[in-house]
Amino acid sequence: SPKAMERIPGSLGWPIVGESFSFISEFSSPAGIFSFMYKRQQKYGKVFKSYVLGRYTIFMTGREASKILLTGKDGLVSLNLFYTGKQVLGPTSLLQQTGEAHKRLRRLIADPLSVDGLKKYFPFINNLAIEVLDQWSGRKVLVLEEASTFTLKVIGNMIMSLEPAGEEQEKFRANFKIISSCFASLPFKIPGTAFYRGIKARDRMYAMLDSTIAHRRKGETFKQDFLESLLKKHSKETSEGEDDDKLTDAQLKDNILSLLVAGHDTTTAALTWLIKFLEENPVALEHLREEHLTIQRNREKGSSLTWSEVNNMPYTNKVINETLRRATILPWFSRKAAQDFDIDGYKIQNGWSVNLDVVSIHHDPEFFPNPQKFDPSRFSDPIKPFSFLGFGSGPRMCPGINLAKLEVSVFIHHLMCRYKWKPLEKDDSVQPTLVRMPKNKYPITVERL
Ligand code: HEM
Repeated sequence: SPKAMERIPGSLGWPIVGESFSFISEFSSPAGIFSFMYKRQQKYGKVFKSYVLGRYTIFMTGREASKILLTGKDGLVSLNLFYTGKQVLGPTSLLQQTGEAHKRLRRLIADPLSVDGLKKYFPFINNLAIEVLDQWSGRKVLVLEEASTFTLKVIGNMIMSLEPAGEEQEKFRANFKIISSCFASLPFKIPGTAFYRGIKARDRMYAMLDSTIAHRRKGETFKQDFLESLLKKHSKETSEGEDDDKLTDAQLKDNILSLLVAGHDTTTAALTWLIKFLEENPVALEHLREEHLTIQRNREKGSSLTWSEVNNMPYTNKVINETLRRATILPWFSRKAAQDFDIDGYKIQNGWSVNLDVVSIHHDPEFFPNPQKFDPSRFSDPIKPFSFLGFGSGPRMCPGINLAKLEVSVFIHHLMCRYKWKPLEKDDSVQPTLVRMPKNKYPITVERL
């Protein structure tokens, strides 16, 4: 309650809406929530309170806060999803688990998402990137839409061997789009609302998964995908039984959906921002192109990108990191205090909503001099722990990091070797969604090199 937060500096804004309007409008401005945070940090310091999006909340920033919140020792904090997210993703989602249950789920998904585990998807990703880019020549392209199609096809194939085209893919895509857009909706589960449509689309997606699981169990189809590896090693058909270390079908579905949701928009946004930043920074673009043309030149004529080449792209890696720093796709990490604790001299109470302001951490001139500049070479030197959080840190660090980097690196390789592009408009606004994306979807015209 506001009373309990009396000793924390900051303003709770207007009755009912609090500071939500300025938060939302600054969120979609080119500077993003940085300006919202910066003004208040100047006035109140690194820890301040606010009332935004229906929540009394504490914002905090800095490496110290990041270490405390993200290491989350002894169950200090848990993830703090919005009501809509909790309802759609289901109670057994990795995103809603804490402590041992969370650790167990992380262990189960670690293997198939490791660099070695991903090797078998490389040919699919490589062919798909070539196929998507084949359509770009001489066209007007909305990069965000193309990136979204590419990343959804990759994750659909990786999780359940979905073919890149056809009726199943269309159903999957349609349902997924409805699910994604319901997270930021109002929490009214009545027919006609985005939230209601999201729940229905989630049910259809689960029915698709049920039918795939049933086919696999009957031995009618055999695939080597993420679903198969969980079914074979870690699943049980009923919720009863002795082996509590195995996942029920409900747990399996909740977690497959969680991976889809957590992995799709983020990778789409990363790819789109990266292409945009490159065009705006010709020095970085030339350096990156040189890395990829050299890889191509050193390869036998007529052969395609190889697995070992994709794992040896040092400058590309720096470009990805710098993109994630400058764009800060997830601008704040939301947590709920699970115990009382102290931060920066303030007492945080069990149950409070606490948000780590990552944008300010990523633009701290002490660790990133001239922070507005897009400069991948800053990642040539070791980065101080907890100052770069593109994929988070600690026990909740992104488990999809290898997949995301693989998708982006393969796509960028083919883009660099074949095309140049020009933006069709100059607009730096950002969509008012949880994952930061260019509002105009970044329209470009493309030409062959
Ligand atoms: C460039 C693309 C990506 C970015 C920038 C990104 C970023 C992040 C960040 C910052 C977190 C931590 C959030 C926090 O601590 O609150 C996170 C968590 C997570 N990410 Fe990613 N991610 C990306 C791609 C993926 C992919 C491809 C997958 C799935 C295959 C994925 C699945 C997840 C999951 C399940 C979590 C929650 C982990 C947990 O709570 O234990 N992400 N991601």
